[in-house]
Amino acid sequence: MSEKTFSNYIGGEWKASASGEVIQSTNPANKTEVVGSVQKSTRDELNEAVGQAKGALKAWRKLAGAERGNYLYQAAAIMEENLEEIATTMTKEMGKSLPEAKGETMRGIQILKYYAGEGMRSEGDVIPSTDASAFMFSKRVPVGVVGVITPWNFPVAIPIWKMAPALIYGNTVVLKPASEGSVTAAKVFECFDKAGFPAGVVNFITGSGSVIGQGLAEHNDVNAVTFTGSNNVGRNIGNTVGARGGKYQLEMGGKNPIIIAEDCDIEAAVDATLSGGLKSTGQKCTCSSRVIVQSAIYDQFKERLLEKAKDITVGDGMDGSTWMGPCASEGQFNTVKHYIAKGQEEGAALALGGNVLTEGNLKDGYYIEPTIFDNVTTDMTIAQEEIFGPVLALMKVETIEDAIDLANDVEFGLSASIFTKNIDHILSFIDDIEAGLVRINSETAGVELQAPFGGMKASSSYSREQGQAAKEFFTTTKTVFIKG
Ligand SMILES: NC(=O)C1=CN([C@@H]2O[C@H](COP(=O)(O)OP(=O)(O)OC[C@H]3O[C@@H](n4cnc5c(N)ncnc54)[C@H](O)[C@@H]3O)[C@@H](O)[C@H]2O)C=CC1
Ligand SMILES: O=C(O)CCC(=O)C(=O)O
Repeated sequence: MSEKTFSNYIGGEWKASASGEVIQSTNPANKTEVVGSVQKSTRDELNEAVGQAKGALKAWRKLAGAERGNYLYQAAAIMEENLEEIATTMTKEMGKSLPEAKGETMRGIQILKYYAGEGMRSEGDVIPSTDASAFMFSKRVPVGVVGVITPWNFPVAIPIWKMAPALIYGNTVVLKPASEGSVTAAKVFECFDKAGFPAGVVNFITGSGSVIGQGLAEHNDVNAVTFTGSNNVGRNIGNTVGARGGKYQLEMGGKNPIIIAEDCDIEAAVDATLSGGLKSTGQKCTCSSRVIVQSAIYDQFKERLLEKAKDITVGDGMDGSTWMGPCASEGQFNTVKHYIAKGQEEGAALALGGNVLTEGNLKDGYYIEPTIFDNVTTDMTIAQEEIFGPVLALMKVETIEDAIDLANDVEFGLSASIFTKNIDHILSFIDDIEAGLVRINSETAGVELQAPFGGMKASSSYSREQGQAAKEFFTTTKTVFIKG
């Protein structure tokens, strides 16, 4: 892949920043390899992007939904032609394995198609009036200009699951991706450019979070902001947008539990724990990080988990034999090391891993061994804070009631899973668990694009993304009363 500098995409044109500065994106599997560079943009350029989105709004919302849908279908088709290149860029830019990157790119394509079809579906309800001679109905209308602020861990799927519904419901968008995923996002925008959206409908601007992200949150012409990322940044965005009367949607961290009941299928539970906890190097907000096991099978489960975890191959995501890639960036690598040290300091026992990997080519990347802590208690930092790395914490309980109480004993509430065959346990878990995604005999990660996605407690701002739920955020309702 040739290393390239990508411009902003504003008003239908690729434009370099007047700052003259770029941000380099490097390969976390090989620190010296530059994957590409993006613009370090200024507030003036952000103002221009928002101005273009505002200018394009009226004509875009006045198109028939099916016409807007055609642009989304077109973007999906072009992305499909470029799937290999987008996925390769993703693996090189943020480290996830190539099969995962291909899967994510395909998911982005399917999301575009799902929302393209939405342009032909109902946009309101007929509601009977108490006046027999009147006709009353509700009609969904767009919110306006939408600011989209996204993280690096799903650099294709997250921008698309926010932009596609925004666009189909008649909004225009300004995307600010995380710098560590910006080159991949630029590749998606090359497809959007080829799809021929009218100028100003889709805009892409890169730069620092505190300038461009904060600028989107503060901008009075940005009617709504949708964000995925860390809690501190999310809360600040919510406060900023809310204070000026804008609409906001925040998807933030998780500290997701997987409960292993004594009657479960242990092999399936072990596989789900490893896949849900360590795929994507533990860098999903839906990753399992607390493994809560009933005491009767604790030792048996642990033994099997360690046995299988030892077989995990760590390496460059471009290598076909790699199961787990590097941490996505130096910052993330340091964060994970900090939490591993903290776990040891606070008395958790390291059952597996915990070290940086430096053998052979691994020394060139941000590699950490799959790490499993034993004897973790709920007061420990590693049982409370989101690590976003390949670290699992094993916790022992006597009963399922204790397990659910422990699972709920964190500030987050995104996803939670239980492995059991007992219907009573399943029913009490569904009822009592504080999580937006409730998974039975399945890993905590992995969401379906047609279903609502979001968390409880500190994990989200109570709104839901994806599926039909997206309509709530990206539209507002007019109630129309017609008297003849
Ligand atoms: N829920 C999730 O999917 C994600 C959670 N995280 C969590 O966040 C931690 C830190 O990761 P980061 O990449 O630093 O996340 P972050 O929250 O700093 O970044 C997410 C997005 O917000 C932007 N941003 C940063 N500062 C901003 C500000 N002041 N105003 C507006 N926008 C701003 C960033 O440029 C990026 O586009 C991770 O260790 C993980 O725990 C990170 C990424 C995704
Ligand atoms: O589990 C998934 O597929 C989605 C995870 C996610 O949305 C995230 O990490 O931000």
